[in-house]
Amino acid sequence: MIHKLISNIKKTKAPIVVGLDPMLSYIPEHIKQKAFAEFGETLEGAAEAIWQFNKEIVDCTWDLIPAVKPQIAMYEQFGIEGLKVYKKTIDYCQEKGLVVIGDIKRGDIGSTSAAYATGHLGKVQVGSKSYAAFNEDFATVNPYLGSDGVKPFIDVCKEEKKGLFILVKTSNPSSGEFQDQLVDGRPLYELVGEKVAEWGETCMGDTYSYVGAVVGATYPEMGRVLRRIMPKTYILVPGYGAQGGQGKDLVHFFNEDGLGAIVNSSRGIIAAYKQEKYAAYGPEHFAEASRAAVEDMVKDINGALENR
Ligand SMILES: O=C(O)c1cc(=O)[nH]c(=O)n1[C@@H]1O[C@H](COP(=O)(O)O)[C@@H](O)[C@H]1O
Repeated sequence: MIHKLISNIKKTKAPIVVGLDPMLSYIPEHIKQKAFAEFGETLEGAAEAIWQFNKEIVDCTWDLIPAVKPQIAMYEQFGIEGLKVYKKTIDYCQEKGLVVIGDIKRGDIGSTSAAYATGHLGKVQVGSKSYAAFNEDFATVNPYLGSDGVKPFIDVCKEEKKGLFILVKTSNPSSGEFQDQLVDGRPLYELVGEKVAEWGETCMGDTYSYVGAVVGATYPEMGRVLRRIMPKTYILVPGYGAQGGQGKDLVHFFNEDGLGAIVNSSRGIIAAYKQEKYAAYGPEHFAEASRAAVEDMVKDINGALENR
């Protein structure tokens, strides 16, 4: 899958991911009203609204982008109906040729991690049959339970040729509370970065490993250090746009080959029509506003890379 991700990035010349993190409050009234008229103000109604919203955004942006990242929490809050739309979104995006990064942030003791890995990236055995239940291409993993929580994911990736993005330094304001703690004089996130590079050595694609890392756009100086510590690791960089990250902060996340990083924006793209800059599109044309926001994001990042 790292091959497909890199080939999609080269084809679109867009090192970005659209985060499909739909909150009901981002969904225009006309979509919600239609879904509620059919299913009532129910979990099914909410799920239908999310599906229609996602579909229109994907239909309007798929040709410009290499990948999407649905965040499972946004679907899970609506229970089973939400999870059905999570799966429907994965399938639809894959049909369009997009790489799907399931933002599931899992990590548990070994046996439990193995079940998560099977459900999301692998195949579950039922008698004589086996099923790829969610079938994302990549998944995000929290490594802070240690190697035995990560290894089952790596094993499944090796079998299925899928990939991971492992949290190293997260974008949120309090990420330093634990991640920046010094251990023998070095911040913990650096030690985790070294471990990710080591795990990655066992799962190499051509030039990059299919074990990637997550490093927040909001910490560009740490990104520069981590790029050096993990030279063959693809870095997923969330925190662009709504959390304050900009193209000029991100150049050091990339290698000299112009590859090595993929930048996520969720609210900044899917709720673009709510921003003053794209307000002229109006709620009826929300997906076109998302397309314009994708184009602007790509220009911002590629412009910064050209001028470095
Ligand atoms: O793993 C992630 O994707 C992630 C890691 C991190 O450090 N920070 C972070 O914001 N994310 C996710 O990236 C997305 C950011 O959303 P926006 O702030 O709306 O662009 C959300 O789905 C977060 O869960």
